[in-house]
Amino acid sequence: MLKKMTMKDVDLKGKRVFCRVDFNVPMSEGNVTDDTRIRAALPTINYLIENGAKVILASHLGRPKGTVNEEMRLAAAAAKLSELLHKDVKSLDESIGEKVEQEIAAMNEGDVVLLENVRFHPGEEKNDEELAKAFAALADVFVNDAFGAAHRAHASTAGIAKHLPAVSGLLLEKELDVLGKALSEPDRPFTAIIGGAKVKDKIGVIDNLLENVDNLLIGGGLSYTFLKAQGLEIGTSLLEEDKMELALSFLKKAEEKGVKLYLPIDVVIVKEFSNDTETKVVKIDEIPSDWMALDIGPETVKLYSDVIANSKLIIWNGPMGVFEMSSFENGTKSVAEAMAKTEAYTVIGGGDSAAAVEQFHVADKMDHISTGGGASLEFMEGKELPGVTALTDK
Ligand SMILES: Nc1ncnc2c1ncn2[C@@H]1O[C@H](COP(=O)(O)OP(=O)(O)OP(=O)(O)O)[C@@H](O)[C@H]1O
Ligand SMILES: O=C(O)[C@H](O)COP(=O)(O)O
Ligand SMILES: [Mg+2]
Repeated sequence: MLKKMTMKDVDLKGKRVFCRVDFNVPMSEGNVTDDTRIRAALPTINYLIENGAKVILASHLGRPKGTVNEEMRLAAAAAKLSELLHKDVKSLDESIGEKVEQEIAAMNEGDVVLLENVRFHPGEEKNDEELAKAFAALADVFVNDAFGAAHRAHASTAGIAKHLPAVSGLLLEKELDVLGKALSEPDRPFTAIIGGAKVKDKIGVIDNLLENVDNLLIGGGLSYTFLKAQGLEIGTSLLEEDKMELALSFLKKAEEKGVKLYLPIDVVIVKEFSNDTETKVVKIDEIPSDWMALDIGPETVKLYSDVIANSKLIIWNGPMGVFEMSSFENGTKSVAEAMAKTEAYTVIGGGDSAAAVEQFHVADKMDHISTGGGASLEFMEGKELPGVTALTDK
Protein backbone atom coordinates (compact mmCIF):
# COMPACT_ATOMS: atom_id res chain seq x y z
CA MET A 1 0.00 0.00 0.00
CA LEU A 2 1.11 3.51 -0.85
CA LYS A 3 1.93 5.35 2.37
CA LYS A 4 1.46 8.68 0.65
CA MET A 5 -1.46 11.11 0.65
CA THR A 6 -3.87 10.70 -2.23
CA MET A 7 -6.41 13.05 -3.80
CA LYS A 8 -9.02 11.61 -1.45
CA ASP A 9 -7.13 12.93 1.56
CA VAL A 10 -7.44 16.60 0.59
CA ASP A 11 -10.25 19.06 0.08
CA LEU A 12 -10.26 20.05 -3.56
CA LYS A 13 -13.33 22.26 -3.79
CA GLY A 14 -12.41 25.67 -5.17
CA LYS A 15 -8.71 24.84 -4.83
CA ARG A 16 -6.09 25.60 -7.46
CA VAL A 17 -4.52 22.22 -8.21
CA PHE A 18 -1.17 21.90 -9.97
CA CYS A 19 -1.49 18.47 -11.55
CA ARG A 20 1.68 17.03 -13.13
CA VAL A 21 0.81 14.62 -15.93
CA ASP A 22 3.00 12.81 -18.46
CA PHE A 23 1.81 14.11 -21.82
CA ASN A 24 5.15 13.21 -23.39
CA VAL A 25 3.32 11.69 -26.37
CA PRO A 26 4.53 10.75 -29.85
CA MET A 27 3.90 13.61 -32.29
CA SER A 28 4.09 13.89 -36.04
CA GLU A 29 3.65 17.13 -37.98
CA GLY A 30 2.16 18.89 -34.98
CA ASN A 31 -0.37 16.15 -34.21
CA VAL A 32 -0.54 13.65 -31.38
CA THR A 33 -0.08 10.21 -32.99
CA ASP A 34 -0.65 8.08 -29.88
CA ASP A 35 -2.90 9.43 -27.12
CA THR A 36 -2.49 6.52 -24.68
CA ARG A 37 -0.85 8.69 -22.01
CA ILE A 38 -3.50 11.41 -22.31
CA ARG A 39 -6.33 8.88 -22.00
CA ALA A 40 -4.59 7.34 -19.01
CA ALA A 41 -4.73 10.69 -17.18
CA LEU A 42 -8.47 11.20 -17.74
CA PRO A 43 -9.71 9.56 -14.51
CA THR A 44 -7.62 11.96 -12.41
CA ILE A 45 -8.58 15.02 -14.45
CA ASN A 46 -12.27 14.08 -14.31
CA TYR A 47 -12.02 13.49 -10.57
CA LEU A 48 -10.54 16.96 -10.10
CA ILE A 49 -13.25 18.54 -12.26
CA GLU A 50 -16.05 16.69 -10.47
CA ASN A 51 -14.67 17.76 -7.10
CA GLY A 52 -14.67 21.43 -8.01
CA ALA A 53 -10.94 22.00 -8.41
CA LYS A 54 -9.37 24.54 -10.75
CA VAL A 55 -7.24 22.17 -12.78
CA ILE A 56 -3.78 23.42 -13.78
CA LEU A 57 -2.09 20.69 -15.81
CA ALA A 58 1.68 20.60 -16.35
CA SER A 59 3.83 18.27 -18.43
CA HIS A 60 7.07 17.93 -20.33
CA LEU A 61 7.25 16.96 -23.99
CA GLY A 62 10.45 15.64 -25.49
CA ARG A 63 13.86 16.87 -24.42
CA PRO A 64 14.06 20.59 -25.35
CA LYS A 65 17.09 21.09 -23.08
CA GLY A 66 15.90 24.19 -21.24
CA THR A 67 14.94 26.39 -24.19
CA VAL A 68 11.74 27.09 -26.11
CA ASN A 69 11.36 24.68 -29.00
CA GLU A 70 8.42 25.36 -31.32
CA GLU A 71 8.10 21.66 -32.13
CA MET A 72 7.71 20.72 -28.49
CA ARG A 73 4.81 22.95 -27.55
CA LEU A 74 1.93 21.29 -25.76
CA ALA A 75 -0.93 22.96 -27.68
CA ALA A 76 -1.68 19.79 -29.68
CA ALA A 77 -1.90 17.78 -26.46
CA ALA A 78 -4.36 20.36 -25.06
CA ALA A 79 -6.50 20.02 -28.20
CA LYS A 80 -6.46 16.23 -27.91
CA LEU A 81 -7.37 16.42 -24.21
CA SER A 82 -10.19 18.81 -24.96
CA GLU A 83 -11.57 16.36 -27.52
CA LEU A 84 -11.35 13.45 -25.03
CA LEU A 85 -12.87 15.44 -22.14
CA HIS A 86 -15.58 17.05 -24.29
CA LYS A 87 -14.62 20.25 -22.60
CA ASP A 88 -12.59 23.39 -23.25
CA VAL A 89 -8.92 23.10 -22.27
CA LYS A 90 -7.04 26.36 -22.42
CA SER A 91 -3.50 25.97 -23.68
CA LEU A 92 -1.10 28.53 -22.17
CA ASP A 93 2.20 29.48 -23.80
CA GLU A 94 4.13 29.73 -20.51
CA SER A 95 4.31 27.65 -17.34
CA ILE A 96 5.12 30.40 -14.80
CA GLY A 97 4.88 34.17 -14.53
CA GLU A 98 2.38 37.00 -14.40
CA LYS A 99 0.35 36.04 -17.46
CA VAL A 100 -0.12 32.52 -16.16
CA GLU A 101 -1.13 33.88 -12.74
CA GLN A 102 -3.75 36.11 -14.38
CA GLU A 103 -5.18 33.20 -16.35
CA ILE A 104 -5.40 31.12 -13.19
CA ALA A 105 -7.01 33.96 -11.22
CA ALA A 106 -9.78 34.02 -13.84
CA MET A 107 -10.51 30.27 -13.58
CA ASN A 108 -13.78 28.90 -12.25
CA GLU A 109 -14.26 25.61 -10.41
CA GLY A 110 -13.94 22.72 -12.90
CA ASP A 111 -11.99 24.74 -15.48
CA VAL A 112 -8.92 23.15 -17.04
CA VAL A 113 -5.74 24.79 -18.35
CA LEU A 114 -2.57 23.15 -19.66
CA LEU A 115 0.67 25.02 -18.97
CA GLU A 116 3.43 25.12 -21.60
CA ASN A 117 6.17 22.47 -21.65
CA VAL A 118 7.93 22.73 -18.28
CA ARG A 119 11.25 21.67 -19.83
CA PHE A 120 11.44 25.00 -21.69
CA HIS A 121 12.93 26.20 -18.37
CA PRO A 122 16.49 25.02 -17.65
CA GLY A 123 15.55 24.75 -13.96
CA GLU A 124 13.07 21.94 -14.58
CA GLU A 125 15.52 19.10 -15.08
CA LYS A 126 17.94 20.62 -12.56
CA ASN A 127 15.17 20.53 -9.96
CA ASP A 128 15.86 24.21 -9.34
CA GLU A 129 14.43 25.50 -6.06
CA GLU A 130 13.28 28.86 -7.50
CA LEU A 131 11.40 27.20 -10.35
CA ALA A 132 9.81 24.70 -7.97
CA LYS A 133 8.65 27.62 -5.79
CA ALA A 134 7.30 29.44 -8.85
CA PHE A 135 5.24 26.38 -9.78
CA ALA A 136 4.04 26.01 -6.20
CA ALA A 137 2.99 29.69 -6.09
CA LEU A 138 0.40 28.96 -8.79
CA ALA A 139 -1.54 26.47 -6.69
CA ASP A 140 -2.90 25.29 -3.33
CA VAL A 141 -2.38 21.54 -3.88
CA PHE A 142 0.07 19.44 -5.91
CA VAL A 143 -1.18 16.24 -7.54
CA ASN A 144 1.39 14.00 -9.20
CA ASP A 145 -0.13 11.73 -11.84
CA ALA A 146 2.94 11.50 -14.07
CA PHE A 147 3.98 7.91 -13.47
CA GLY A 148 6.01 7.90 -16.70
CA ALA A 149 8.19 10.70 -15.30
CA ALA A 150 8.23 9.56 -11.67
CA HIS A 151 11.83 8.33 -12.01
CA ARG A 152 12.92 11.92 -12.66
CA ALA A 153 13.74 14.28 -9.76
CA HIS A 154 12.66 17.48 -11.53
CA ALA A 155 11.13 20.78 -10.36
CA SER A 156 7.59 19.84 -11.47
CA THR A 157 7.77 16.21 -10.31
CA ALA A 158 9.70 16.41 -7.02
CA GLY A 159 10.80 19.98 -6.14
CA ILE A 160 7.30 21.44 -6.04
CA ALA A 161 6.18 18.79 -3.53
CA LYS A 162 8.22 20.48 -0.79
CA HIS A 163 6.09 23.61 -0.94
CA LEU A 164 2.52 22.29 -1.16
CA PRO A 165 0.40 19.46 0.17
CA ALA A 166 1.54 16.82 -2.33
CA VAL A 167 -0.72 13.90 -3.22
CA SER A 168 -0.82 11.10 -5.76
CA GLY A 169 -3.17 10.98 -8.73
CA LEU A 170 -5.22 7.93 -9.70
CA LEU A 171 -2.93 6.77 -12.53
CA LEU A 172 0.19 7.03 -10.40
CA GLU A 173 -1.56 5.09 -7.66
CA LYS A 174 -2.80 2.42 -10.07
CA GLU A 175 0.60 1.93 -11.68
CA LEU A 176 2.30 1.56 -8.30
CA ASP A 177 -0.43 -0.73 -7.08
CA VAL A 178 -0.33 -3.05 -10.08
CA LEU A 179 3.44 -3.16 -10.43
CA GLY A 180 3.91 -3.31 -6.65
CA LYS A 181 1.50 -6.26 -6.31
CA ALA A 182 3.20 -8.04 -9.18
CA LEU A 183 6.39 -7.91 -7.19
CA SER A 184 5.21 -8.37 -3.62
CA GLU A 185 2.21 -10.73 -3.69
CA PRO A 186 2.47 -12.42 -7.06
CA ASP A 187 -0.06 -14.97 -8.25
CA ARG A 188 1.89 -18.05 -9.23
CA PRO A 189 3.23 -19.33 -11.51
CA PHE A 190 4.67 -15.84 -12.06
CA THR A 191 6.34 -15.44 -15.44
CA ALA A 192 8.46 -12.56 -16.69
CA ILE A 193 9.21 -12.13 -20.38
CA ILE A 194 12.18 -9.95 -21.16
CA GLY A 195 13.43 -9.08 -24.61
CA GLY A 196 14.17 -6.05 -26.72
CA ALA A 197 17.40 -4.36 -27.54
CA LYS A 198 18.48 -2.44 -24.42
CA VAL A 199 20.65 -5.16 -22.94
CA LYS A 200 22.52 -2.82 -20.57
CA ASP A 201 19.29 -1.31 -19.17
CA LYS A 202 17.60 -4.65 -18.70
CA ILE A 203 20.30 -6.72 -17.06
CA GLY A 204 19.59 -5.00 -13.71
CA VAL A 205 15.92 -5.93 -13.90
CA ILE A 206 16.75 -9.59 -14.40
CA ASP A 207 18.74 -9.73 -11.18
CA ASN A 208 15.75 -8.47 -9.21
CA LEU A 209 13.24 -10.59 -11.12
CA LEU A 210 15.14 -13.77 -10.30
CA GLU A 211 14.30 -13.16 -6.64
CA ASN A 212 10.64 -13.30 -7.46
CA VAL A 213 9.55 -15.14 -10.61
CA ASP A 214 8.93 -18.82 -11.31
CA ASN A 215 9.67 -18.59 -15.03
CA LEU A 216 11.83 -16.19 -16.99
CA LEU A 217 11.45 -16.20 -20.76
CA ILE A 218 14.27 -14.40 -22.53
CA GLY A 219 13.94 -13.36 -26.15
CA GLY A 220 14.81 -10.60 -28.58
CA GLY A 221 18.22 -8.99 -28.78
CA LEU A 222 18.81 -9.79 -25.12
CA SER A 223 19.07 -13.56 -25.73
CA TYR A 224 22.31 -13.62 -27.66
CA THR A 225 24.52 -12.36 -24.87
CA PHE A 226 23.26 -15.31 -22.79
CA LEU A 227 23.67 -17.80 -25.63
CA LYS A 228 27.16 -16.62 -26.49
CA ALA A 229 28.11 -16.75 -22.82
CA GLN A 230 27.12 -20.43 -22.88
CA GLY A 231 29.59 -20.98 -25.71
CA LEU A 232 27.16 -20.98 -28.65
CA GLU A 233 27.89 -19.38 -32.02
CA ILE A 234 25.55 -16.38 -32.44
CA GLY A 235 26.97 -15.06 -35.72
CA THR A 236 26.47 -11.31 -36.06
CA SER A 237 23.47 -11.16 -33.69
CA LEU A 238 23.23 -8.39 -31.09
CA LEU A 239 25.84 -8.84 -28.35
CA GLU A 240 26.91 -6.96 -25.23
CA GLU A 241 30.27 -8.55 -24.77
CA ASP A 242 30.96 -7.02 -21.36
CA LYS A 243 27.68 -8.41 -20.01
CA MET A 244 28.45 -12.05 -20.80
CA GLU A 245 29.83 -12.78 -17.39
CA LEU A 246 26.80 -11.21 -15.74
CA ALA A 247 24.57 -13.31 -17.99
CA LEU A 248 26.36 -16.45 -16.81
CA SER A 249 25.92 -15.42 -13.19
CA PHE A 250 22.17 -15.06 -13.82
CA LEU A 251 21.99 -18.56 -15.28
CA LYS A 252 23.64 -19.80 -12.11
CA LYS A 253 21.41 -17.72 -9.87
CA ALA A 254 18.30 -19.01 -11.68
CA GLU A 255 19.41 -22.55 -11.04
CA GLU A 256 20.07 -21.87 -7.36
CA LYS A 257 16.71 -20.17 -6.92
CA GLY A 258 14.82 -22.85 -8.84
CA VAL A 259 13.69 -20.34 -11.45
CA LYS A 260 13.10 -21.86 -14.88
CA LEU A 261 15.05 -19.64 -17.24
CA TYR A 262 14.25 -20.19 -20.91
CA LEU A 263 16.36 -19.13 -23.87
CA PRO A 264 15.42 -19.52 -27.55
CA ILE A 265 15.86 -23.04 -28.96
CA ASP A 266 15.46 -21.95 -32.57
CA VAL A 267 15.66 -18.63 -34.40
CA VAL A 268 14.93 -16.82 -37.66
CA ILE A 269 18.20 -15.77 -39.26
CA VAL A 270 19.30 -13.53 -42.12
CA LYS A 271 22.59 -12.50 -43.65
CA GLU A 272 21.84 -8.78 -43.61
CA PHE A 273 19.55 -6.53 -41.55
CA SER A 274 16.69 -6.23 -44.04
CA ASN A 275 13.06 -7.23 -44.44
CA ASP A 276 13.56 -8.32 -48.05
CA THR A 277 16.28 -10.88 -47.83
CA GLU A 278 16.40 -14.67 -47.56
CA THR A 279 15.39 -15.92 -44.10
CA LYS A 280 16.06 -19.33 -42.57
CA VAL A 281 14.82 -21.01 -39.43
CA VAL A 282 17.61 -22.89 -37.65
CA LYS A 283 18.19 -24.64 -34.36
CA ILE A 284 20.00 -22.51 -31.83
CA ASP A 285 23.34 -24.32 -32.33
CA GLU A 286 23.21 -23.90 -36.11
CA ILE A 287 23.67 -20.13 -36.57
CA PRO A 288 26.42 -19.61 -39.20
CA SER A 289 29.09 -17.12 -38.20
CA ASP A 290 28.06 -14.57 -40.85
CA TRP A 291 24.27 -14.67 -40.19
CA MET A 292 22.24 -12.85 -37.52
CA ALA A 293 19.15 -13.87 -35.57
CA LEU A 294 16.29 -11.36 -35.66
CA ASP A 295 13.40 -13.38 -34.24
CA ILE A 296 12.67 -16.45 -32.16
CA GLY A 297 11.69 -19.52 -34.20
CA PRO A 298 8.46 -21.60 -34.19
CA GLU A 299 9.70 -24.19 -31.67
CA THR A 300 10.56 -21.41 -29.23
CA VAL A 301 7.17 -19.79 -29.84
CA LYS A 302 5.52 -23.09 -28.92
CA LEU A 303 7.65 -23.51 -25.80
CA TYR A 304 7.07 -19.93 -24.62
CA SER A 305 3.34 -20.07 -25.43
CA ASP A 306 2.98 -23.19 -23.26
CA VAL A 307 4.68 -21.47 -20.33
CA ILE A 308 2.43 -18.43 -20.83
CA ALA A 309 -0.70 -20.61 -20.94
CA ASN A 310 0.25 -22.14 -17.60
CA SER A 311 1.00 -18.89 -15.77
CA LYS A 312 -1.14 -16.81 -13.41
CA LEU A 313 0.77 -13.55 -13.63
CA ILE A 314 2.88 -12.37 -16.57
CA ILE A 315 4.93 -9.23 -16.99
CA TRP A 316 6.44 -8.47 -20.37
CA ASN A 317 9.05 -5.92 -21.35
CA GLY A 318 10.85 -6.02 -24.69
CA PRO A 319 9.84 -7.59 -28.03
CA MET A 320 10.96 -11.10 -29.09
CA GLY A 321 12.32 -9.93 -32.43
CA VAL A 322 12.50 -7.03 -34.84
CA PHE A 323 8.69 -6.94 -35.01
CA GLU A 324 8.69 -3.66 -36.95
CA MET A 325 9.65 -5.74 -40.02
CA SER A 326 7.08 -8.31 -41.16
CA SER A 327 9.69 -11.05 -41.69
CA PHE A 328 10.58 -10.96 -38.00
CA GLU A 329 7.24 -10.20 -36.37
CA ASN A 330 6.05 -13.76 -35.76
CA GLY A 331 7.72 -14.29 -32.37
CA THR A 332 6.44 -11.05 -30.85
CA LYS A 333 3.01 -11.46 -32.44
CA SER A 334 2.66 -15.05 -31.20
CA VAL A 335 3.74 -14.17 -27.67
CA ALA A 336 1.29 -11.23 -27.69
CA GLU A 337 -1.48 -13.54 -28.88
CA ALA A 338 -0.63 -16.19 -26.30
CA MET A 339 -0.83 -13.50 -23.61
CA ALA A 340 -4.15 -12.27 -24.98
CA LYS A 341 -5.57 -15.79 -24.67
CA THR A 342 -4.41 -16.65 -21.16
CA GLU A 343 -6.44 -16.26 -18.01
CA ALA A 344 -3.36 -14.86 -16.29
CA TYR A 345 -3.06 -11.25 -15.16
CA THR A 346 -1.00 -9.60 -17.90
CA VAL A 347 1.16 -6.49 -17.57
CA ILE A 348 3.01 -4.82 -20.46
CA GLY A 349 5.75 -2.24 -19.84
CA GLY A 350 7.95 -0.42 -22.31
CA GLY A 351 7.36 1.83 -25.28
CA ASP A 352 7.98 -0.66 -28.09
CA SER A 353 6.28 -3.52 -26.28
CA ALA A 354 3.15 -1.42 -25.85
CA ALA A 355 3.35 -0.43 -29.52
CA ALA A 356 3.67 -4.12 -30.46
CA VAL A 357 0.48 -5.14 -28.64
CA GLU A 358 -1.29 -2.22 -30.35
CA GLN A 359 0.09 -3.30 -33.72
CA PHE A 360 -1.14 -6.86 -33.22
CA HIS A 361 -4.57 -5.67 -32.00
CA VAL A 362 -4.42 -7.28 -28.58
CA ALA A 363 -3.89 -4.19 -26.39
CA ASP A 364 -7.45 -4.39 -25.04
CA LYS A 365 -6.86 -8.01 -23.99
CA MET A 366 -4.06 -7.04 -21.59
CA ASP A 367 -4.85 -6.28 -17.96
CA HIS A 368 -2.39 -3.43 -17.57
CA ILE A 369 -0.30 -1.51 -20.07
CA SER A 370 2.07 0.67 -18.11
CA THR A 371 2.46 4.29 -19.19
CA GLY A 372 6.01 4.15 -17.89
CA GLY A 373 8.97 2.84 -19.86
CA GLY A 374 12.00 3.81 -17.81
CA ALA A 375 9.81 4.40 -14.75
CA SER A 376 8.33 0.89 -14.69
CA LEU A 377 11.77 -0.63 -15.19
CA GLU A 378 13.33 1.39 -12.37
CA PHE A 379 10.43 0.47 -10.14
CA MET A 380 10.84 -3.22 -10.95
CA GLU A 381 14.55 -2.94 -10.24
CA GLY A 382 13.57 -1.91 -6.74
CA LYS A 383 14.79 1.67 -7.15
CA GLU A 384 13.08 4.56 -5.44
CA LEU A 385 11.02 6.84 -7.68
CA PRO A 386 11.73 10.49 -6.67
CA GLY A 387 8.31 11.63 -7.92
CA VAL A 388 6.71 9.27 -5.42
CA THR A 389 9.16 9.75 -2.55
CA ALA A 390 8.53 13.51 -2.65
CA LEU A 391 4.79 13.17 -1.94
CA THR A 392 3.44 13.97 1.51
CA ASP A 393 3.47 10.98 3.89
CA LYS A 394 0.14 9.74 5.20
N1 LIG B 1 17.02 -10.03 -32.21
C1 LIG B 1 17.01 -8.72 -32.23
N2 LIG B 1 18.03 -8.03 -32.77
C2 LIG B 1 18.00 -6.67 -32.81
N3 LIG B 1 17.02 -5.92 -32.31
C3 LIG B 1 15.98 -6.55 -31.77
C4 LIG B 1 15.93 -7.96 -31.69
N4 LIG B 1 14.77 -8.29 -31.08
C5 LIG B 1 14.13 -7.14 -30.80
N5 LIG B 1 14.85 -6.10 -31.22
C6 LIG B 1 14.46 -4.66 -31.15
O1 LIG B 1 14.24 -4.27 -29.82
C7 LIG B 1 13.54 -3.05 -29.87
C8 LIG B 1 12.74 -2.81 -28.63
O2 LIG B 1 13.54 -2.99 -27.49
P1 LIG B 1 13.40 -2.03 -26.20
O3 LIG B 1 14.42 -2.56 -25.24
O4 LIG B 1 13.45 -0.63 -26.60
O5 LIG B 1 11.93 -2.44 -25.65
P2 LIG B 1 10.76 -1.52 -25.07
O6 LIG B 1 9.58 -2.37 -24.89
O7 LIG B 1 10.60 -0.31 -25.93
O8 LIG B 1 11.29 -1.04 -23.67
P3 LIG B 1 11.77 0.46 -23.24
O9 LIG B 1 10.54 1.24 -22.94
O10 LIG B 1 12.64 0.22 -22.08
O11 LIG B 1 12.49 1.04 -24.43
C9 LIG B 1 12.66 -3.12 -31.10
O12 LIG B 1 12.83 -1.95 -31.85
C10 LIG B 1 13.14 -4.38 -31.81
O13 LIG B 1 13.31 -4.18 -33.20
O1 LIG C 1 8.77 8.90 -22.04
C1 LIG C 1 9.19 8.72 -20.90
O2 LIG C 1 9.75 7.65 -20.57
C2 LIG C 1 8.91 9.77 -19.85
O3 LIG C 1 8.01 10.74 -20.32
C3 LIG C 1 10.20 10.40 -19.35
O4 LIG C 1 10.85 11.08 -20.38
P1 LIG C 1 12.42 11.34 -20.29
O5 LIG C 1 13.08 9.99 -20.50
O6 LIG C 1 12.72 12.33 -21.40
O7 LIG C 1 12.70 11.90 -18.92
MG1 LIG D 1 12.10 1.04 -26.55
